[in-house]
Amino acid sequence: MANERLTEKKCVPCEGGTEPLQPDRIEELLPQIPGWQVDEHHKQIFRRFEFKGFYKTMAFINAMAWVANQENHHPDFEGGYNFCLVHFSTHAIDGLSENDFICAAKLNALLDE
Ligand SMILES: C[C@H](O)[C@H](O)[C@H]1CNC2=NC(N)=NC(=O)C2=N1
Repeated sequence: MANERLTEKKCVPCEGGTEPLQPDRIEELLPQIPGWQVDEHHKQIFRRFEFKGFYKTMAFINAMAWVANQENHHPDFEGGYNFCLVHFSTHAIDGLSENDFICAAKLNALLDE
């Protein structure tokens, strides 16, 4: 679907039984989430965000927690003084679902880029 917009979608609960996204679908969605990369096994997407100092980093992490709570889909992340490295994967299917891309798009939308 060429005109679908990830930022306008909502995550849907994923309980297993659904197929992980295949490489062609992943390539189709990636242009909507600039800055994100997919790991070599197509099991997770990740992006390193950088900020000007600890307060801005923590503001992002708190906003990310708000998005995750809204969507009931949660990132793994590590953070420090001026960075946050975020990973999304769908644990229930040990791979990527559209939920991962929706959350990534909503994190990108938090930033002035
Ligand atoms: C019922 C609910 O959708 C699941 O427990 C959610 C919660 N958050 C989740 N987050 C992530 N990243 N992967 C999951 O499979 C997942 N499962």
